[in-house]
Amino acid sequence: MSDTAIRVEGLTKRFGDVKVLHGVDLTVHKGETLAVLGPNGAGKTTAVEILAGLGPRDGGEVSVLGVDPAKAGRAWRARVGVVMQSASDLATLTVAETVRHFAGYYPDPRDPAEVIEAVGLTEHARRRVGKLSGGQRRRVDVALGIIGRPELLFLDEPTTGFDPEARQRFWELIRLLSGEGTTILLTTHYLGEAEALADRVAVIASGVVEAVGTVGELRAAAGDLVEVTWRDGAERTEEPTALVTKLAAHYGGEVPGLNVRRPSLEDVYLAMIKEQN
Ligand SMILES: Nc1ncnc2c1ncn2[C@@H]1O[C@H](COP(=O)(O)OP(=O)(O)OP(=O)(O)O)[C@@H](O)[C@H]1O
Repeated sequence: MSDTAIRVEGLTKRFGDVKVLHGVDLTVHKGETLAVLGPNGAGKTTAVEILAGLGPRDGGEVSVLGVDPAKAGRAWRARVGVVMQSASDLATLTVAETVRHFAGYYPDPRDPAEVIEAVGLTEHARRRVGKLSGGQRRRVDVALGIIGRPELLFLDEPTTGFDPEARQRFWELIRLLSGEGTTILLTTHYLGEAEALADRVAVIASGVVEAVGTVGELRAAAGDLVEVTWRDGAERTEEPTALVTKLAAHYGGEVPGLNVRRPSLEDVYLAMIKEQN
């Protein structure tokens, strides 16, 4: 069996005269969590919709779990979970009714009560979805995305509107699903989320994949200069230990106000996007 969950080659998409995807190439391995980053309007949602079989493409080759999503049928859909940006609209049903209703669509669903617990909605299970807060409704979306026990899960900005505790809880859930072998592709604007969850990160800008790799690889590609600051100066260097040793000798011991910082994914990402503009 192939160890590739998603293979995309030369994917293009336009809306009217506007070309949104210019030839996206991407491979997602089975069992990995890939985070897709990119500025507003970069084409992330458009790409995810195409991969999830929710929208047509104009060109390129796309294979998702060995199937072209544009031609996929019910059996394929049952293997794929999708959480897009639009919140659930079954507003008149309760949380428990909604999750049970969706469970009925799948051949081997998870237990609805367990899923409701996993997204932290047990105490709201009997409330109508329409009466929930934005972040709580988003958790219903996540519940519906995982109820069918998907092999592959697409999450488009899943934690937008989550409070910090809900986000931490969601991360635990994603780690759990990943531990069970689920392949996960998520888009996010929270770089900490990508750092916390993703095996690899892909950056989409201007309709192409600008960079893809582990956080360490992206950092190395950006030069991996460590920022050393101290009371009397600041320097970026590839050899922070040598610099700190020199400073310690200079000050005869403790270096006043010493701070040594490796670039975060956010630093690397912002530098990459700046180069683009
Ligand atoms: N149905 C549509 N009709 C016309 N243009 C569209 C449509 N859907 C998306 N677009 C345009 O395609 C471009 C890419 O949008 P997309 O939603 O894929 O970006 P994104 O990277 O997900 O952005 P964000 O981070 O803001 O969610 C945008 O310029 C958007 O205006």
